[in-house]
Amino acid sequence: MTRNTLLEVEHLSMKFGGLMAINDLSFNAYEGEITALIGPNGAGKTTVFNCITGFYKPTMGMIRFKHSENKIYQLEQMPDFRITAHAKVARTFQNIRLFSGMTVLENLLVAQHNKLMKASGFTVLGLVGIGPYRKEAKSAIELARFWLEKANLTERADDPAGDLPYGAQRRLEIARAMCTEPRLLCLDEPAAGLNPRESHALNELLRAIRTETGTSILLIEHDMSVVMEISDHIVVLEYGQKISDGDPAHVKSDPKVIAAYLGVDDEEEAVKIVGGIV
Ligand SMILES: Nc1ncnc2c1ncn2[C@@H]1O[C@H](COP(=O)(O)OP(=O)(O)OP(=O)(O)O)[C@@H](O)[C@H]1O
Repeated sequence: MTRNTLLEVEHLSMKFGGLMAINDLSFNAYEGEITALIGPNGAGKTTVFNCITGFYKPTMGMIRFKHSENKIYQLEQMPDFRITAHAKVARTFQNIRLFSGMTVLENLLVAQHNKLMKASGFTVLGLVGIGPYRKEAKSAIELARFWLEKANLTERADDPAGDLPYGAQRRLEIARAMCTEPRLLCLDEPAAGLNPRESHALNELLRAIRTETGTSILLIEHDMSVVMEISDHIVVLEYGQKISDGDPAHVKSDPKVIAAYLGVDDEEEAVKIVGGIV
């Protein structure tokens, strides 16, 4: 099966003073796939996300995002709000950033604010008329309902987001990002702090996103049970450089990855240790 490249990161480097957080990194993410970015603490994963989503301007390198062969965005040259609005890249953060005083449903509708304002023609008359705004408002509610159901939050729709259990808040954040109808969804440690049941519900939601919308996902995650279970493709970083790239089976048995995770310099030694454990 041919894979269409969605994201091409080429020779990306990011320097903070004397620290090379990302060092000549190249990798691809493909349409409709879940790509995981993994690596030990401080490997540079969040910095890569920040470069892709325009929070940082990379020191060097290119980030190409292809909607089609004719429509390619150079993300490293775009401000963050354009990356969200035009290139359609959405993200969540390591710490939850919901509107906690608003209800679950309101959080999902607020995410569609841009689309609704555009339909109003940015006028009060547009809001009260029977034109495109009403149609968009209806479709916004339908989309919110769809993601409420996929995130298993329909029963909590009218509760303040801040009252939800932690795992449900994580799912709501993802549902909210999906209401912006992204081409690429970047998730920074979505399974952090979840119990096994919540982790399972998260996996289900991510699978539903892939199968039902075809949205591609770029995932930073430390929980290997989540990574190995749902990823199509894994890129491993250590000290800002790529040390492995392939499917879960390849990455899992790569001596360089095992050595990086065990903090052992000698790759043969690392493989022996893992062999002794499993
Ligand atoms: N704004 C910044 N200023 C200075 N140094 C930074 C900045 N952001 C990140 N770093 C440094 O860059 C390196 C990579 O950090 P980054 O947060 O990208 O790693 P990570 O792989 O996401 O780590 P973790 O898994 O712990 O979240 C670290 O040494 C970090 O201290």
